[in-house]
Amino acid sequence: MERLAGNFANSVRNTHILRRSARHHSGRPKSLVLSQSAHRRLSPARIAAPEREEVDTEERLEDEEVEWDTQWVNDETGASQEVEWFVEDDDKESADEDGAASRKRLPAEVRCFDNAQIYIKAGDGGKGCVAFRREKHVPRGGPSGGNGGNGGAVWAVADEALNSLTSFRKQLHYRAPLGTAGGGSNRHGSNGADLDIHVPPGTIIRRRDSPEHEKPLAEVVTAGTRVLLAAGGRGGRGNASFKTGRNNAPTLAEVGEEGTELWASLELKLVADVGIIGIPSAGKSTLLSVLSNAKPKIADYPFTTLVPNLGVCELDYRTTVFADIPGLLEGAHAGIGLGHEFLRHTQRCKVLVHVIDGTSPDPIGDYNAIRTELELFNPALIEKPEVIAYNKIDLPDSGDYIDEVRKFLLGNGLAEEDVHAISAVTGQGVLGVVRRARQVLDQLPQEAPRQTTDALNMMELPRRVSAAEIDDFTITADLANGRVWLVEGEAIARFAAMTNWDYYEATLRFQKVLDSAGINKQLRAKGIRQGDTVVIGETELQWSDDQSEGALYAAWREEKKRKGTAWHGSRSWPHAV
Ligand SMILES: Nc1nc2c(ncn2[C@@H]2O[C@H](COP(=O)(O)OP(=O)(O)OP(=O)(O)O)[C@@H](O)[C@H]2O)c(=O)[nH]1
Ligand SMILES: [Mg+2]
Repeated sequence: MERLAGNFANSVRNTHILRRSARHHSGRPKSLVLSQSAHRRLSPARIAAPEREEVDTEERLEDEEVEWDTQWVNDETGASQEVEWFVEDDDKESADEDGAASRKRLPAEVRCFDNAQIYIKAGDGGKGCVAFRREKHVPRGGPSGGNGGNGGAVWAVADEALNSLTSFRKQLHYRAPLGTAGGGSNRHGSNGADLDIHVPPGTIIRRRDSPEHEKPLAEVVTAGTRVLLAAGGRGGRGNASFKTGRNNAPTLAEVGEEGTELWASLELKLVADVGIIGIPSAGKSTLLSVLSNAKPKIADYPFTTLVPNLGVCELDYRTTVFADIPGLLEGAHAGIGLGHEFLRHTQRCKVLVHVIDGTSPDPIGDYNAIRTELELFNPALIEKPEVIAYNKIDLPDSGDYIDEVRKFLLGNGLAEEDVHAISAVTGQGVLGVVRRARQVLDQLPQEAPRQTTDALNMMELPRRVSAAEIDDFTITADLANGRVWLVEGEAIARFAAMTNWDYYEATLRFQKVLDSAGINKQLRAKGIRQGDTVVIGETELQWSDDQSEGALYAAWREEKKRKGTAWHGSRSWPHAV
């Protein structure tokens, strides 16, 4: 019978790296049983971090197209350090999911208000411990190494106190604490506390770079909802857990499982009852400022508002949330004039207040243009009830078209009570708009905020794969690239990841499992040869035809020596008495 003498390289995260190390193997003398090359951890920062380049020279400062940002990154040694990055707009564009050209010159506030990218890392599990009870008058006290604690998980919590994603501009990295290592005298490590990330209701959280069809991780709509983003790693078992009738002095322990790690993109869809829409400078922000407590920026140039403002209006002991959507231009549905950004916000509003600029030379044209943009973006938008605010009637030239506009609107299916002439500046007629909007809202069927995506929304930690599923695996060969065999299976991959190769017994146990799960048998049947590379999950091993336990031990020892890892024990430790 052959045995996969194994080795220990780990962290093969993609085939590119796999191929590199595979080439390395093939050049090495066959007499070595264990691979030496890839026992190298990839630093997490290198795995899936957005493609950002490091800042080098000052000349970058002069470049206007460069956005500056500060981030915490892990360097090679694992220590955190603060570095500055710049994001070239081109990079950003290609990395962005919708990548619309319109985003290119977005002011920074817009980008970060309803979109954010964050790094999430759940805590790793703590290591299990190998220890033996040593006490006076207690000979052969037995194994007493405790288990490592579980790593903390990362959750998203919908918090109604928030209404934007701006806080994610200040903090990008979210790490839950690790579980601590187990100790002697059967002391278990402590669990890492869970980390809650507070997001405003209406936030959708996806894996960054997730394919189109993949479900978002979470969509929180109601305040208080708590959804799992990343599960913490299980703590490794200590040697006390491996005690059996046959082996009452086991010298092995597991390492903790790694906590899930990901880059996530957050998207906020505003949850406003009423959206205020209209062409630029129609007076939308002015209207919001008089009907609510909001203090939006108001000025007599188009695109004063770049970020949708929310305002809460209290009338007759009822609160209504109004959103002042930035001005829409012709072509907004195609992303022109930041159109996509703004139209997205209108989707969740139940009622629209359409502000018409009474001083415009063509108010009907303006009105129709906006309606067309709404329809082209999403036909459901023009089905939403609309209240018209014909604005700026305090100005003399606003009267020119007022009757014509009214006639047109009434002919267009709007009711008399839906059309209001107002002056946002003096406040004339504004109350009528608010009352009507509230009335329309009340007439609508009451519905709880609904999810717009089929998000996973895991409310509990996932079920662990049980060890019994270890024989559920598939083997594929990639012989063109230096004879590599891929063994895929959740349970076996996890088992490999948690094996602490520093202990000889752990290596031996791993070999036994490969045998009993039938993996060795299948590999042989498929024609594996001496020196081939076998990849299980993120662990890389090298196949040896030499089946003896002696060869395995020699190989393990060779690897320890080369790596200079701590000598935790030997085949005959603790000494048999
Ligand atoms: N006289 C008069 N001026 C008004 C009225 N409403 C708004 N304005 C003026 O119109 C200009 C534009 O107003 P905003 O409220 O900033 O317009 P907006 O629709 O929010 O514009 P954007 O945010 O650029 O899309 C400002 O100078 C306001 O003072 C009104 O009822 N009467
Ligand atoms: Mg405005």
